[in-house]
Amino acid sequence: MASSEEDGGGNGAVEEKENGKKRKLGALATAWLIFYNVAMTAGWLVLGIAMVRFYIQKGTHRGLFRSVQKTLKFFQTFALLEVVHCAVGIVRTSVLVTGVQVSSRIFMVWFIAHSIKQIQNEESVILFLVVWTVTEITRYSFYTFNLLNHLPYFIKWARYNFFIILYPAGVAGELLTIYAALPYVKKTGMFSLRLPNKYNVSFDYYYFLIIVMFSYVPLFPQLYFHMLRQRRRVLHGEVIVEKDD
Ligand SMILES: CCCCCCCCCCCCC[C@@H](O)CC(=O)SCCNC(=O)CCNC(=O)[C@H](O)C(C)(C)COP(=O)(O)OP(=O)(O)OC[C@H]1O[C@@H](n2cnc3c(N)ncnc32)[C@H](O)[C@@H]1OP(=O)(O)O
Repeated sequence: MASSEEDGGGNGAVEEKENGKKRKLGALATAWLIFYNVAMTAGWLVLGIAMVRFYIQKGTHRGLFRSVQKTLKFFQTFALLEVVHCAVGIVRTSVLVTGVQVSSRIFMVWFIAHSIKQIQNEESVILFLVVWTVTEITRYSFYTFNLLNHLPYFIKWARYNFFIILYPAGVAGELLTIYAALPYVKKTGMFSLRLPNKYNVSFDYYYFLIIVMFSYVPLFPQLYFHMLRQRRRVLHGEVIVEKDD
């Protein structure tokens, strides 16, 4: 079943709602977003298939992160463009909300999972990997079909329902992984700067990680409630007035 809620321009442009009015997205911006979303859907699909194949062949999750890490790093880092999309205004989303979401993922990939090899085989790593993969395949295919004005209802439904379970599950995976990393960070003193040094500053990555874990408490509910508002708007047609950043 396909729903065509937006009247797409026959000239290759797409119209988006802004303050209740329609906003025209240029043909170039539309083409770029379609390319971006197709590439991201494909990337996360490749990652998902690689994970399933790995598990079927090896019968264990040990070594899974190592085997998929290149694809994961590439596509998750590529998601930084989402902040640019919001900043330049081709996507009607908050820079702040997107920035928190993307930076926390980049942080998990590069500064936790990539940097601390000892935790790569933790079950919690597999938990957030699986959750991110299901989320992103759904999310990017939603954006793609939406831009093409042929959005199957089940994709729309999945985009605005899966997160209810997947968001807390992903957060649990991320927090458990950071928690598992703490002893190694403490033992090695990695990414830390002790006094005295020529800059006369000290930084302790161990305590930084504890602060990051606590920062989920105020930040995660904001993302979750943002998604619940989007859900009411998209699935139930409620008009929601969002505050500016
Ligand atoms: C340096 C250390 C930093 C440490 C920070 C620590 C803080 C940590 C707290 C945060 C925890 C996050 C944990 C997280 O990683 C866990 C997970 O992700 S688990 C998996 C479940 N997650 C999800 O389901 C959410 C996934 N993310 C998102 O959906 C988005 O990133 C988000 C920004 C949260 C919300 O997106 P958005 O507001 O854009 O919602 P919509 O999808 O409804 O889109 C709104 C409109 O914009 C259009 N849009 C958006 N993007 C595109 C695109 N790429 N192409 C085309 N169009 C796009 C969309 O169609 C909507 O348009 P319209 O209004 O016209 O319908």
